[in-house]
Amino acid sequence: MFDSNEGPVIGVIADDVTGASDVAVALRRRGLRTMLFFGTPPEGTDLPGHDALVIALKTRTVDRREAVARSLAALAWLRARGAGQVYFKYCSTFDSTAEGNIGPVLDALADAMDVPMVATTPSSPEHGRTQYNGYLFVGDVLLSESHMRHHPLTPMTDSYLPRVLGSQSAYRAGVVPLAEVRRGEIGRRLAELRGQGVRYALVDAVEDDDLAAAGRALAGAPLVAGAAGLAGGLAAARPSSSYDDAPAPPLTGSAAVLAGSCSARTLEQVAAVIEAGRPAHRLDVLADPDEESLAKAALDWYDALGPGSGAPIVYSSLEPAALRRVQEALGGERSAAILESAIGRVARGLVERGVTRLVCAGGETSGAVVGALGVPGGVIGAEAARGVPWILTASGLALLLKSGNFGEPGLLLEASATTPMGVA
Ligand SMILES: Nc1ncnc2c1ncn2[C@@H]1O[C@H](COP(=O)(O)OP(=O)(O)O)[C@@H](O)[C@H]1O
Ligand SMILES: O=C(O)[C@@H](O)C(=O)COP(=O)(O)O
Repeated sequence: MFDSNEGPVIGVIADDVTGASDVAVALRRRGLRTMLFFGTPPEGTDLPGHDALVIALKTRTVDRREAVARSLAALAWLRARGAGQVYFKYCSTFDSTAEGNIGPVLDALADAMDVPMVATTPSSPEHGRTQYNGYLFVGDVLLSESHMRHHPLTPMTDSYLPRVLGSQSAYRAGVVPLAEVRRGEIGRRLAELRGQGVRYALVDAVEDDDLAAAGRALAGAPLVAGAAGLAGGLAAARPSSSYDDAPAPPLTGSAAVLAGSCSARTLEQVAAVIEAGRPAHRLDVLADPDEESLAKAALDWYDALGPGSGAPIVYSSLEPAALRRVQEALGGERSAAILESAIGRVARGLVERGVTRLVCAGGETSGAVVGALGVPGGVIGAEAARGVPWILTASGLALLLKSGNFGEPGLLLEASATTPMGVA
């Protein structure tokens, strides 16, 4: 059982569903009773005892006005339910389109809450993301030199975060340098930046201890933003509590893998599934740029599989050169929209055919899947990989919504095996 956990209820607005899973499990790991919803829940939704409410949106790549409107609706719902601290969760690789949406959403949330200064950092050392002097590193390299420069929807080509955020926002962004974080001077620096007319303070953090220091300094802040790392720092600053082992996914019923991420890690994970001899079907949007017929062909292929063939994979993941060819022929947004819609239809068809365990790779892809399935949310289960918990829905589905970049190369294979990882 959970012990009581003192502190304001944390209301999280996440800009995609894999990010929401990641932040939800970061809070749960530190003992917060955490509820996860896909989309802003309707009025009258039952809320048992909780310390954190996480709303997963799909606003990372939509039109900026749409992202703002949906985020403000989530904010209103959370505040009406007593959220004393609001956390805007964006990606640890600061995934943004040219116009946002991190800046526009933060501007709108801070304006609506009348907050003059917001501290934020994408740093999440547990995922290999660190911020130093305002620059974001992915592992050993700058963001702009990482695989993120090839992302299909949010290619990241600038690693200096005050410039990236400043270009998306009506307000200025500054840095809290690592030395000041480590000297316990975050509060002083925030006041100084505020005096200089800066609204967003990007806090350097290279280790979990830096995020813990930031969490302590920001415990009373009404609005904070970042990736799972800083959310974990905020949770760690609360009185400690404990909880039961997270529930594991049921092993009965059949499993399937759906992959739409084109990240380097997902490509390895997809290859591992195919090399293991699992049935594999690629959604080839260049050959058939129509969501309905792509989905129908995939489901016909599934229906023809013999019994005992192992959990199949349906994927569209491509390496950068092949992806570029698709995008040049069809356009980046159009090809992504067709594939997201197709994979959502495939997910629905698979569930209609009795699949109860779905392993999805990619944030936008997972958003399309939960949207097509119409699942309202779920319980945070055991972690199959760091930041990748099973989500158990009231309708009996077990969903693994994996950020494109997360997990070991064997994750998709093992999570869809008869005895999935993350169970013990
Ligand atoms: N073959 C492809 N051609 C064009 N776009 C693709 C292809 N495969 C996947 N995509 C799109 O790329 C995007 C990948 O984003 P996402 O699912 O969020 O993955 P990640 O978690 O790696 O960011 C999705 O919108 C997906 O539909
Ligand atoms: O912060 C992160 O890296 C993840 O939580 C995240 O946001 C995942 O997004 P995708 O990589 O687009 O799945």
